[in-house]
Amino acid sequence: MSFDPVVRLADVSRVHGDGPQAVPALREVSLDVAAGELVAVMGPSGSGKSTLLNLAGGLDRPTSGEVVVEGTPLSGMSAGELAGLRRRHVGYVFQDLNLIPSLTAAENVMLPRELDGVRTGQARREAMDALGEIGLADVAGRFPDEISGGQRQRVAIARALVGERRLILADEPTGALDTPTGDDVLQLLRARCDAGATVLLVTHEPRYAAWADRVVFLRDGEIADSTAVPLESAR
Ligand SMILES: Nc1ncnc2c1ncn2[C@@H]1O[C@H](COP(=O)(O)OP(=O)(O)OP(=O)(O)O)[C@@H](O)[C@H]1O
Repeated sequence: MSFDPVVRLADVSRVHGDGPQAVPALREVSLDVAAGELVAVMGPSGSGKSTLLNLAGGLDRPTSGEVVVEGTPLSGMSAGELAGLRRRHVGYVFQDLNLIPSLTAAENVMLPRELDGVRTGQARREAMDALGEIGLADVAGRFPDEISGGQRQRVAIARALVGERRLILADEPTGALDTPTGDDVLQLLRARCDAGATVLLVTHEPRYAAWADRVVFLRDGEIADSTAVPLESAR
C-alpha cells in the first residue's frame, strides 16, 4: 500500500440548502484512503454516506474543507476540469444503474472512454477486456433489457472500472442483488483493490462490509467510529 492517499477529505463539511431549510449533512470529516484500500462507509439513513461519496468523487463541492484526489485539490478546479478528472480517475457504481437502454453492454462500457477522447477501436478493446474480467464477454452485444439484474449491475461495474481509474465509488452496489450475486460484486471490487485501486463502498450490510480493510461509521454527519476489519473475516 502506498503512503500517499488516493483520496483525502480534510475537515470537510457540507450543508445542503440554506436558511431555515439548511441541513448539515457532513461536519468536519477527515478521511484518507490509500491505494489498495477498500473502505466501507456505514451508518443510519441520513447520516451523510452518499454526501461523503459525492464529495470524494467531485460530484458535489464541500461548503468548507478540502477534497484532494490523486494529489490534486478539487477546490481550485473549474466545472470542466472536475468533469475531466472524474472521467479519468473516478468510477461510480450507483444502485440505480444508469445504463443507457439503447446501447449494448459493450457500448455502455465504452461510452466514458469515448467521451474522454479514446478512439472507438481502443475503447471497444478495453470494454471487452473489462467485461471479460467479470465473466460477461458473452453478453457484450446484448441490450440492458436482454440481461439479468445481476448482469446489469456487473456491466455498470465494468463501466466504472474501464480505463485507468483508481478511485471507485460504490453506493449500495449490491442493493438490488441476491446474496451470491452481491458476493460476486464484492469479490470484483476486492480484486480491483488488491490490484492497486481504491474503493469507497457505502453499504448497510455487515456481510459486505466484512470484505473491507476498514469500516467508517457515520452518525449525524460525523465519523463516529473507524474500525480495521480483521483479516479472518469473510474475505
Ligand atoms: N440535495 C439535498 N438537498 C437537501 N438536503 C439533502 C440533499 N442531499 C442530502 N440531503 C440531506 O443530507 C443528509 C445526509 O444525506 P445523505 O444522502 O448523504 O445520507 P445517507 O447516509 O446516504 O442516507 P441513505 O442511507 O438514506 O441513503 C440527510 O438529512 C438528507 O436529507
